[in-house]
Amino acid sequence: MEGDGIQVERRDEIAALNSSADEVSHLALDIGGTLIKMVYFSSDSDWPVDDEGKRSSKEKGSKNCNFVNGRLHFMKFETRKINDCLQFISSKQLHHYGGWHTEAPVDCKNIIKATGGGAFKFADLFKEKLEISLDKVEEMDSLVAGANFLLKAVDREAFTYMDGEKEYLQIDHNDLYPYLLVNIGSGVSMIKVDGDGVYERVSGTSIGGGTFWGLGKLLTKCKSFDELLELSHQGNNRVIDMLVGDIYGGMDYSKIGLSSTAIASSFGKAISENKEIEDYRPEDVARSLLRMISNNIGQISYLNALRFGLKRIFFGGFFIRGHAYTMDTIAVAVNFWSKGEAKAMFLRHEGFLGVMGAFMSYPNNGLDHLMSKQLVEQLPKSACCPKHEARSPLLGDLTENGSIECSVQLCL
Ligand SMILES: Nc1ncnc2c1ncn2[C@@H]1O[C@H](COP(=O)(O)OP(=O)(O)O)[C@@H](O)[C@H]1O
Ligand SMILES: CC(C)(COP(=O)(O)O)[C@@H](O)C(=O)NCCC(=O)O
Repeated sequence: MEGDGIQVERRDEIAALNSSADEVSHLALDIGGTLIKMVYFSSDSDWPVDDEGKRSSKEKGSKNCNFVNGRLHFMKFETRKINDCLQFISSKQLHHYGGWHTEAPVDCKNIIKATGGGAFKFADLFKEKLEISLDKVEEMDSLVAGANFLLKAVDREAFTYMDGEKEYLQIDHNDLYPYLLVNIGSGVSMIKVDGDGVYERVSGTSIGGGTFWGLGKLLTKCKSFDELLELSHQGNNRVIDMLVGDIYGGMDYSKIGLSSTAIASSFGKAISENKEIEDYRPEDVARSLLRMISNNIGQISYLNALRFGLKRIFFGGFFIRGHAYTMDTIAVAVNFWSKGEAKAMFLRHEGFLGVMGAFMSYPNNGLDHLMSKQLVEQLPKSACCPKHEARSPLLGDLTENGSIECSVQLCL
């Protein structure tokens, strides 16, 4: 049978699932250069099936649809450890639960929406190991769909960051476009977004998150990205960066608006000192590197915003990881270069934009609306919240694995 929402078909697995506490659907993947992002929905409790093994309605909505409460799960894995991801999917039997389609023939099961370059690169691996077919969703389409959805559906998804303070923003749905979306993954894509599905990738740079992690690993011998980020937290970039004051005898270069503490040349001090890499503290190296890359991205983003007259720049991608210093550097760069005209904004679900887009591409009509309603209803509707306010579970930044409550509409 068919309805307005996600369509459900009688299937052996569905009957089998009846015995398990959580029922899972809509597994989607974003397989990037560094990280694999995963989203899936699980209903809160078992969903009764009728005598024929079909799911029956707990609470019938119009057109034979069910409103199912549950959780949206967010996970990430390192792409170089893709077997961990395959293992997770297999152990949780997630691969049986892509979208549920009435008309999907039996041999079309195990079709999972996937975006990112890895949807091409690893298609054979998924087929071979789990008999999963990856239904590819274009990467930029996914990023834009995910960003638009989150900005509209999740209250206070976006926030500014300045001087150590977060300020959540209430986005006016009628005044969202145009904006510049800067996705800082392994590399960086800059996308001018003019509407739902209306966008142009206007620029990009290969100096992105992969550069920070790759160079940082070589220079500091860090074993994990989190370790590198933690090191940068404790470091002092002035030990290695050449500042305007180092060149101008401690003075500002006020004529061109540069203070003595502004970085004149990233890593520039290293040339004038008789030191090897071992003579620098890894903390300071990590800090300089993070500052150099964040500054550069902030500046290129601003230039592209200027190119198209865009005032708002949303930054996504897992490079940011909700890290205060990264956000501060990007925000200061945008503010500095635009003379306060453009604003850098960050997203709570920063790294999950692409996978959310892939998730949203499962054919349905009810999911978007219902999720929006659920997510928005659980958050206070103030236009702007006090700084440093206490967080509800839903307000936590989703930079790590986690889940959020929502409901989806499934139709029989
Ligand atoms: N746990 C982690 N392991 C590796 N890199 C991480 C991690 N967390 C954040 N990062 C950063 O995020 C970047 C990947 O961001 P992401 O948006 O997932 O891009 P991609 O789709 O290219 O994998 C990495 O290059 C690195 O800078
Ligand atoms: C090729 C990519 C779209 C892949 O996305 P990613 O896995 O980095 O998230 C991205 O790395 C990128 O936009 N690189 C910058 C290439 C350039 O414009 O120079």
